Amino acid sequence: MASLSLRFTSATPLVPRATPLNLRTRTQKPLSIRSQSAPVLSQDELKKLAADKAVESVKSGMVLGLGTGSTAAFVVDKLGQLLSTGQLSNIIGIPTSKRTQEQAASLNIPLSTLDLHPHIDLAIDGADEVDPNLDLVKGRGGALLREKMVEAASSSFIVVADDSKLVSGLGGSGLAMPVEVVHFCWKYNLVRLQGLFKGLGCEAKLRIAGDGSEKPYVTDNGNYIVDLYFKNPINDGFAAGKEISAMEGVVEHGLFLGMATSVIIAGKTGVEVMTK
Ligand SMILES: O=C(CO)[C@H](O)[C@H](O)COP(=O)(O)O
Repeated sequence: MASLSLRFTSATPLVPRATPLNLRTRTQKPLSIRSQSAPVLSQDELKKLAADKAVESVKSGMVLGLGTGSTAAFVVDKLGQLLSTGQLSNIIGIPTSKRTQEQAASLNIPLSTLDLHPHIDLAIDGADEVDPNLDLVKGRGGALLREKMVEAASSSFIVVADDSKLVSGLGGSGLAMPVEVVHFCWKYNLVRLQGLFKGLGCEAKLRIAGDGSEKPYVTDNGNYIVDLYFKNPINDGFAAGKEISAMEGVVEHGLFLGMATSVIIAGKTGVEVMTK
């Protein structure tokens, strides 16, 4: 687990006792996996552990925000499984992307929209970066706009991630902080975004589709994404977010500030629940 000064809380065991990975609550000390000769878990197994723990908060009858990405996909899988075995009923999912919509539909999860269900009980989603204040960078999966709309409409928002996502300051992972922009004169905005964060050694790049072509990546909303790469972390996320949003042609940015209710992190030493 990264050596950040975080506050962890957890009231209940996080996974069944038989699970080889030892669990940590606020008062329990984790045992070393090595000393138990337990297998080292893969990143996907860690994501699944975090996802399964988050789904414990889901109750029948809830309206749920369904996140996007590889970790959120484990959440959707688990929901589908619980529905199919009758352990959950009457949930309604509000998907944050076409991908998630397709996955949820394939698992027979009833779906709706924010228009029809403007009040969501609980959203569960992954993140690209999590800082000690539970502020996030999201959107490397390209779904930041719908994610932000759905998660802002949720009474609770649980983030699920493996411990590679922990950072001491947002932008500090050296990976992309996405900004969704209209495609009209995207270069103009790319240059302006890079200029805005010149002091942080920011490099801005248009996201490419990644399908072998050099075509731009197009979001579910028909927009482009400018990815910002920082040499130094962002000091004041709120100020940064405000300045980005003030730019004409910017649709949304990947800073999710003050939105997460809790973050479930799975790492080599256990699963931890971070709350403010
Ligand atoms: O914001 C997102 C998609 O827009 C994802 O939640 C984020 O990129 C994390 O993805 P993963 O769980 O695959 O690491």
